[in-house]
Amino acid sequence: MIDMIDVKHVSYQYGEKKVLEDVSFTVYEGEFFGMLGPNGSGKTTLMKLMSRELPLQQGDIFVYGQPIQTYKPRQYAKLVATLPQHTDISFGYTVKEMAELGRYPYQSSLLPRWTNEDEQTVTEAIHSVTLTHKQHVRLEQLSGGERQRAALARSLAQQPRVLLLDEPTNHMDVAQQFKLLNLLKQSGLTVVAIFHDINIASLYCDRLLLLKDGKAVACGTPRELLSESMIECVFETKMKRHEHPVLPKPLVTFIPFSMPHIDEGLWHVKEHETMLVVETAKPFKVLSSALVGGGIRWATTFVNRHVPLDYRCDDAEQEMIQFLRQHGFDEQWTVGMMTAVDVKDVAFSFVDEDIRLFVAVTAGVGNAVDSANAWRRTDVVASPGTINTFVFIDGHLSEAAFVQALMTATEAKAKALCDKQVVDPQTNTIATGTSTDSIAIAASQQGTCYAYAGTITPVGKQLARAVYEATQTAIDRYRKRKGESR
Ligand SMILES: Nc1ncnc2c1ncn2[C@@H]1O[C@H](COP(=O)(O)OP(=O)(O)OP(=O)(O)O)[C@@H](O)[C@H]1O
Repeated sequence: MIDMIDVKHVSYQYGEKKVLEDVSFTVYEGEFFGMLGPNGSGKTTLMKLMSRELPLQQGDIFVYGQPIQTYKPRQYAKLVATLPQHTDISFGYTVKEMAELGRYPYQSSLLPRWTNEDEQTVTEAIHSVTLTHKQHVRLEQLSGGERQRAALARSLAQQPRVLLLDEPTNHMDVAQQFKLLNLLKQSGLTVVAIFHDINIASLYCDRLLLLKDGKAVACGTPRELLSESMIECVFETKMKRHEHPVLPKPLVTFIPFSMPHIDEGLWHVKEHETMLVVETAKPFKVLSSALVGGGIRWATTFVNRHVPLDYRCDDAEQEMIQFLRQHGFDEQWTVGMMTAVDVKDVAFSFVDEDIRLFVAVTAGVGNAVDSANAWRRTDVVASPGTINTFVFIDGHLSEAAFVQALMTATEAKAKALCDKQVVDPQTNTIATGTSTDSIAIAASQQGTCYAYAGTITPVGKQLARAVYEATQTAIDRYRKRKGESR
């Protein structure tokens, strides 16, 4: 890795006011380097020192190993271009004329000559910021975002090795932001950019510098830096770190307020002829395999809908969403499952001690499966879900606890099937579930924090017992209705 910019022990003050204190870091060639920090932390001042807009007072800055103050102005302009926070809009100029200013370092002061290369570079710069169609429009007739892009065209026309950008996506709509950042990312240039949006910085930057009160708090990759403690310390706001759902990038979500705590009447069960509905007084965080709302979401309505045994649908999810809408449920806040079982045979289990939880299970075991021998089975058509397990916990579950609760509940269900001697009809061995079971673990995310929910933990023990008992009762009811003896 080649050092492009070396900032060494830089301090700066405006009059008596110290705004940068002993800041050191290195930017490598080709890197997309982000600077983050609260308002007034010194980001712009640091950038102005790097661009030579402000003279160095203390410390050194090197570009390609050479102290920046030793470069001649034209020489430096060919190396480093700047896009300031507030573009000094040259009113009266068109977009093209603005971009042409970027060719200034390439013009001989004695004999200025506009070459084909100058023309082509300007055309390409305007094209890359998608302003070709407006190249003859005057800057004052452009929107804020378009002006910002016109200013960037000037910087690109400068053909620098380093681009210094102060909040480059200011005023831009989402699509333009990503277009611009993708362009910069693919340009191969060394980019140093100030960001206010931590998630955009995480998505695009190879490394980040965190500034607070004029000091460099940390420098590293987004994965290294975006820890909850670090961001909370720098920005003094509570936050949660999580993963981007598609890209291997960390994201942060701020938690500016908390939801009101509810003690009584947290969940209400409504038994209808064809569905079981549980409504919660506040949104619960849910991890589920449900047909509607599967994965992780917040929900206030939990529906277990009875469908006939021969139910078949090309798009069961859409059909279920239509069903939910017809019954006045908002699918955005609903976890919806289907079952071929008569929902009147639902079994509940409550725990209301130190730990408050509630389990609802519908169980039919017609298509019971022994998971250890499932590979021997030849059936491929999924019939509607049979054992549907809903677990509601009044407590705050960590993500690990959600997964452990899922494991605990599944183990308890399997044990219930074992003790009830439920047999896989195809393999004649004891079944562990059915071929289309579903489960939802829902937590109020208030009150007691449960870091874990395995069978060694108090919450896991109660949860396992509740699921085991409810599953057994649900199997008994199913068998009774079917007239089975066991
Ligand atoms: N020309 C100036 N004269 C005096 N003080 C200044 C001047 N420019 C900036 N400051 C002060 O220096 C401190 C750092 O400002 P700077 O603009 O570098 O911070 P920043 O991190 O870029 O802030 P922001 O996120 O709000 O853009 C602030 O307290 C600011 O008020």
